[in-house]
Amino acid sequence: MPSPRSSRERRAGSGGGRLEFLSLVSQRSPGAPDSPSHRKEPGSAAAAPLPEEDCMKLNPSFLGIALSSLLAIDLWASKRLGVCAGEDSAWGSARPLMKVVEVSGHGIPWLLGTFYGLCQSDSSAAREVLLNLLFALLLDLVLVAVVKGLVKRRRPTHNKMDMFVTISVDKYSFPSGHATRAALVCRFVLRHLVLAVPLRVLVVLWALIVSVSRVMLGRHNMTDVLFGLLLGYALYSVVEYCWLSPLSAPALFALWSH
Ligand SMILES: CC(C)=CCC/C(C)=C/COP(=O)(O)O
Repeated sequence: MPSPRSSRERRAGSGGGRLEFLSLVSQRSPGAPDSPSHRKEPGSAAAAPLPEEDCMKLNPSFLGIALSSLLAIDLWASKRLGVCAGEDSAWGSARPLMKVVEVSGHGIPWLLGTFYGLCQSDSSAAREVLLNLLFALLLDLVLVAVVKGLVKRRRPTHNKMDMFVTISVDKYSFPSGHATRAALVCRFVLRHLVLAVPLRVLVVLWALIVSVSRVMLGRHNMTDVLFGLLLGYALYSVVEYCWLSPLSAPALFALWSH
């Protein structure tokens, strides 16, 4: 009867006459080429882990999928809501009215109107408010131009580029300059003009109508307008933080005192 042999002895005898050595050193250091953890056994279930960057490529992040889905919904919904994008669109007959709304939120009437008011103002309170409104409108123009130039998102394909006075970055649509201005002016006017409640409601309605009209005219996607509203709202806080007063900017106020 054959005597029971140790596994080491059996292994040594299974090589067809060749000896296979199992060094203690390779057993103890897992990085060594002969170590069991380093060797790949054909058909073994324990495969070497993939580098992290390969895993990232194979598994697109949840955020990436959520963003692409949001953009797809945005493009689809904005196209459907662009009911005044052309004369032959579903609400094409309302296009001239929408273009009047567009001019009411344009930068030029607001800049000229504020400048004129500043020249005509006869109280220091009016001068202070109008000078800050002028500063806010200029800051808004610069900020929107910078973001448009950085993001470079094209206007929707169904937009007809027949807008009243544009600058070069206005071929881009993110964010909507009309929406930022509407939110900024709305917050500014509600804070610094003493108005009766119906007029305050009208100011808010005007800002909303200007914003919605951007999508209806086909000028923007919805995300351009939503971001624009947020940006304009936030910009007002910056303006209030940097508020110009006869104390903080005496030279500027000296220019306008008669
Ligand atoms: C030329 C001046 C002083 C302002 C340009 C105003 C303008 C055309 C903004 C674009 O608005 P949207 O981004 O909402 O289309």
